[in-house]
Amino acid sequence: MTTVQTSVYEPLTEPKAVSLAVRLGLFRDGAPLLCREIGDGNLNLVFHIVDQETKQGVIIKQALPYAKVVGESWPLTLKRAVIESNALRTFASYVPQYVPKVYYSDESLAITVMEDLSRLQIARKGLIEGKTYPLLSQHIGEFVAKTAFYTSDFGMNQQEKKKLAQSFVNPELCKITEDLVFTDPFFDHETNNFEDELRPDVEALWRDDRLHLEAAKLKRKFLTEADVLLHGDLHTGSIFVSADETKVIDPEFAFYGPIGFDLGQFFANLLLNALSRSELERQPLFDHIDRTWDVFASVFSTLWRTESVETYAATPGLLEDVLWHAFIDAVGFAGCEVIRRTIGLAHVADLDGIEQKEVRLAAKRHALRLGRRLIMERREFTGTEDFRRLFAETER
Ligand SMILES: Nc1ncnc2c1ncn2[C@@H]1O[C@H](COP(=O)(O)OP(=O)(O)O)[C@@H](O)[C@H]1O
Ligand SMILES: CSC[C@H]1O[C@H](OP(=O)(O)O)[C@H](O)[C@@H]1O
Repeated sequence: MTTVQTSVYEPLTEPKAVSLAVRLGLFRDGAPLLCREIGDGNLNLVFHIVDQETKQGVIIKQALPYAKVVGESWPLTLKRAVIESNALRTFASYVPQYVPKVYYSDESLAITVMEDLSRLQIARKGLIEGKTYPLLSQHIGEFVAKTAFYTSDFGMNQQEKKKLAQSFVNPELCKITEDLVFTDPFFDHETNNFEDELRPDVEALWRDDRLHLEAAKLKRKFLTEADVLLHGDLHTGSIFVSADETKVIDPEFAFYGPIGFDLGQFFANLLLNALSRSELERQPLFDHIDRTWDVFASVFSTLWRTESVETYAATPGLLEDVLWHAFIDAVGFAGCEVIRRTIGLAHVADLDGIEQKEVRLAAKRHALRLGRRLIMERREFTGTEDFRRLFAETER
């Protein structure tokens, strides 16, 4: 992987980001450059630099030595920038159509310079506005299938896979997910954040020993199954989209983990959007879940049958077993994500943006019931239509 080390770390400002872009020769001499810091995520700075004449732009993303959402009291490794640029490059070797181009990265400065995707819209924002994006699920299904297969022991040399997995060991970012997704929301932890009115519902989760056992099994999978290279945080805020294009960004949580995790995060964030919509407007979200799974299963199966490097791939029943576990794990992971986005540290605008308090609280109570049953009943799922059934059964 070609990441260079040039300078001593310092957080960029808008003028410094411009100077860096000029120094890197990203723009023609004398170009009138405009720079804005546009980061709206929880962790990093994102500088958008545009040549005002040609309208061509680049993005410089820089990690801060702490989590931006909390502040300097939560130190966080700068190495996540290297993970992010390397993950984007690795994904680009399999699915270049679904990730931004990386132009340059610098480990010391913790920066990734990449393609400006401002022509597209962040999927979460568009979905909140009621847009549907007909190709979103086809593209994400293919993205997950190809990146999962080609980074697995079935799609690449098994010795090379171990080396690749080593280069994506990402303990600090994984710890965030272990805590914020799999642990804190299930206990009375200081990171949790929810409206007082939800306390009885939340305390019921904290007392639920059966739920704790199932959440623990899912967390154990996340901790121990180094199966495929994951994006690691594949929510709808990590996806740029339009009617015909899809680009996955922000893989700083990338690591080798269980195959169902990215699918589960994506399903959950579609469900979180469905929870914010009236009944009549939910169908496109469920259709996206169906199509994501169908495309994933079909592309993954074709690659398995035609390109596998593992002798046992042809063993009758093995592919079906892999797909089945990927699916029920994804259902359980989705349940954890729905719960943590409702009562944990990092919320989503889909639910928090519901203006009427009673409607918002009803949607959040629905989310907690849905999330719990996704976790508890994942093994009874026979297909993606069960998401619709469970969503309806948990409405009241
Ligand atoms: N390649 C890009 N092109 C245009 N805008 C981008 C690009 N990458 C990030 N952004 C903008 O910056 C925001 C935060 O980026 P993100 O990678 O999600 O940061 P964080 O890691 O802090 O969550 C995105 O929501 C988007 O608005
Ligand atoms: C303190 S990190 C919280 C939360 O933020 C990350 O998302 P993003 O980088 O897209 O803003 C990730 O989901 C973490 O769990």
